[in-house]
Amino acid sequence: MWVRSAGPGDSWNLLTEPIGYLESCFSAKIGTPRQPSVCSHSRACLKIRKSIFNNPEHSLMGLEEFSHVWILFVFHKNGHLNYKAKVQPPRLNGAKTGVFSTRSPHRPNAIGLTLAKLEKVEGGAVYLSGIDMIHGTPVLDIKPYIADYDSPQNLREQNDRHRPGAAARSDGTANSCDLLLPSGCEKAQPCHSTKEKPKCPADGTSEENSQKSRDTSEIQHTLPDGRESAVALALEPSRGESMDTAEDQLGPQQLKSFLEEGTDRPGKGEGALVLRGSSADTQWDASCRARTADRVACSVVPGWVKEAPVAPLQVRFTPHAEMDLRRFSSRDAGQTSFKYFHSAEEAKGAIEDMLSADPRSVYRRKLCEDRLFFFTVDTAHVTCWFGDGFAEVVRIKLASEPVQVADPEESLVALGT
Ligand SMILES: C[S@@+](CC[C@H](N)C(=O)[O-])C[C@H]1O[C@@H](n2cnc3c(N)ncnc32)[C@H](O)[C@@H]1O
Repeated sequence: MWVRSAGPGDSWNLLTEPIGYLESCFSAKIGTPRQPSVCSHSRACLKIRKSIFNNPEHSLMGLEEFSHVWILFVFHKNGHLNYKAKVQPPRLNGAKTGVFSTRSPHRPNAIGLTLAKLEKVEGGAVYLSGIDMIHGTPVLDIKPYIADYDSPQNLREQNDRHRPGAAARSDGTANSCDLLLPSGCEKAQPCHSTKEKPKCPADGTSEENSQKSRDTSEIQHTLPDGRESAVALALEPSRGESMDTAEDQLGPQQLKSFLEEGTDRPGKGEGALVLRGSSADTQWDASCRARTADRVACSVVPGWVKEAPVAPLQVRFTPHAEMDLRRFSSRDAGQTSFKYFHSAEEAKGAIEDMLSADPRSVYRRKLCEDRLFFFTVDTAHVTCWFGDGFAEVVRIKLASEPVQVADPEESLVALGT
């Protein structure tokens, strides 16, 4: 795949090659969760291609030490390649915002980013859950999730050290320390401004770098002409980075303990949380701290990200649908006929999770309220309809083959027809 990128007076192309194609429990875009957090039972498997690494299992060595991974992928089923500067995310319920302030699949480079739970690594395959990608999605990369690098909350202490007299922001945007305070708690001073670039530790080790060099030469050796420079270009920025982080001295297990200790350290990151407007030395009220401990994340987000356009829907199943589900699990002498779900209960729970989050587009929600809604998950083809504050599942059939819906609106069928 060619990814276009252009800078001022400069234009270059980067040739990428998927490291694998996702085997996912979702066969079509419709009904697939919008974010991985929606459905923790959604499962997938990624097998690293031998054309990328002769011994795929080598590339996954050590990954099993991590609980979560970032998956970078291509929205290959976007259907059209045009994209717009402003889009209408479902949570804005029809209002527009800039594409880069959203997670819309329709963007200049159709790259997706998902934080998935790592279930296990087996040979050259990675088993994931909590995913929002469809079957066949080309995956470009896997990276371990490291809270100390990837979560603003974990950068707070370090950041505050560099900004001892950090003042409240005057640009009107809300810092989540302010935004997420429960009522009754005083406003805390912002922990940091996102406009100030956090000082991050170098993200790699010398060993990692030399591994990268080895991998690069491996790729350069095996790939066709023209690919070599593109791959080298991709790795260029990490060469020669200074490697003075704690990980230099730690193995994977020790690194994990190190990160866990860092997260649990008493008092970590509390330095900036002093009351505004009260005596200078007043400490952050202990009860407020307890109530906000798991909610204070020092990042800035617009309010609409937190506010769903509709309350979670109540999900119910008609007696017919319940019977369908029972038939599913009693198929083949008591064996469940699901491929990804472990039981009918899990499938039911997943369907509830998906529908409770209202998977309909704004268009459907507003203009096609009375239409049946279909989606396929695992081997189940689910038919449901939506009413005021609820979704009702009316049929669950065995999907004979993965459903490919070219245009979601094409699958609309008037209720009762
Ligand atoms: C809103 S995107 C978010 C994906 C990712 N978490 C992100 O933020 O980049 C998720 C939606 O993309 C769609 N989708 C998933 N895989 C896709 C693919 N391979 N091609 C096109 N659309 C896809 C599904 O409809 C899913 O609900």
